[in-house]
Amino acid sequence: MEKLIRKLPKTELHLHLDGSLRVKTVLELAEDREIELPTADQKGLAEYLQVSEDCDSLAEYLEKFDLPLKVMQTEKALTRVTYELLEDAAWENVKYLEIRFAPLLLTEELRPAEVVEAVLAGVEKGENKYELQANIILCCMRHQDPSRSIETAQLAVDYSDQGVVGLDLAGDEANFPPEEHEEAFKLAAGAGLHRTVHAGETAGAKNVKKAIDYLNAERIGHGIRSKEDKETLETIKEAGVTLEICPTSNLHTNAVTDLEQHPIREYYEAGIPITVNTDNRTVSNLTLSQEYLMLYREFGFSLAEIQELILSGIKAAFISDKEQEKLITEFKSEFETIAGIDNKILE
Ligand SMILES: O=c1[nH]cnc2c1ncn2[C@@H]1O[C@H](CO)[C@@H](O)[C@H]1O
Ligand SMILES: [Zn+2]
Repeated sequence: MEKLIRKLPKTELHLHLDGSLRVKTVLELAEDREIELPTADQKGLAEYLQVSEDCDSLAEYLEKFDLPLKVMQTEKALTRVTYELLEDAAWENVKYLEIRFAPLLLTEELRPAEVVEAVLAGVEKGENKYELQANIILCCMRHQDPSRSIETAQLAVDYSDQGVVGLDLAGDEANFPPEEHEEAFKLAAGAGLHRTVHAGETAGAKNVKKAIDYLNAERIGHGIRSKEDKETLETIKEAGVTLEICPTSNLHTNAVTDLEQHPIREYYEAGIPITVNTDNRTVSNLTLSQEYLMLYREFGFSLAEIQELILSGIKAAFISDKEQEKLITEFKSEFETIAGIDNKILE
């Protein structure tokens, strides 16, 4: 089953660049720029970059981004880590990918526009080498002043014809509410950019409703606590919002105490559109295939249901209807071929 899942064409919509660097690359980039590492041993560094088992909050989990952000501050580094992420995604047949990061956290040496251009160069390089398409989402950070979010939104608008497709709000949800960033999201929407917002991850359902009502979110990052409020669930359904679910990440940020508590199956049964994502591949030491395998093993998602979840990712992708239709046709035909070949593995 593991092999089969890896072969399936996939989409990933919720993936942070700075949480998904290869350990070896972090080592090399730190060496290049003489950045001090907690350990020079690759195994030790892998452990350092991963979330620890006793991590008990999102705020603590977010400390894992300090070192990757330090080593990513040059054009060369940004292009490299982006390219490598496309390569890692292509290895497990991810065919459509949306990569997110906060450009304003990467300006120790570069101007924000240079940051975006360096990432876009990595995307282009990866797309030329592998058969996959990637788009970019820029993250506003909730702990920063709302004016910084407006700056991020303007940057996204400036690059909207070059592969930046959306705006996100990320960071410590429990301590910073979404509505303060309303203006940035208005700016994005006005210019035709898509919107997704981290909400209902480590704070309550009301944040999901606020993200939809104030920030005009089309997708919600996580949103797992939506079920705490009936009105929020109704708003999600009415607005046709998709939840970007990242089950392992939720376990790691302590948003759920154990997997049995995770509402993914409940939302799926209730007909709420959901997609499956890793969130942060390095921090969670995870691939998308492993995440689907976990859903198969622990939540009883069948192969047919996994395929349906994958197609939900296309339907919620920040691309045109025409591009979505094209991908759906391609995926369906690939599903058939793969299922044909591997019929014996299917239980
Ligand atoms: O699960 C998450 N919830 C909220 N914020 C996150 C999560 N994962 C990463 N980031 C934040 O998003 C920034 C841009 O990529 C990262 O630097 C991290 O601070
Ligand atoms: Zn996230």
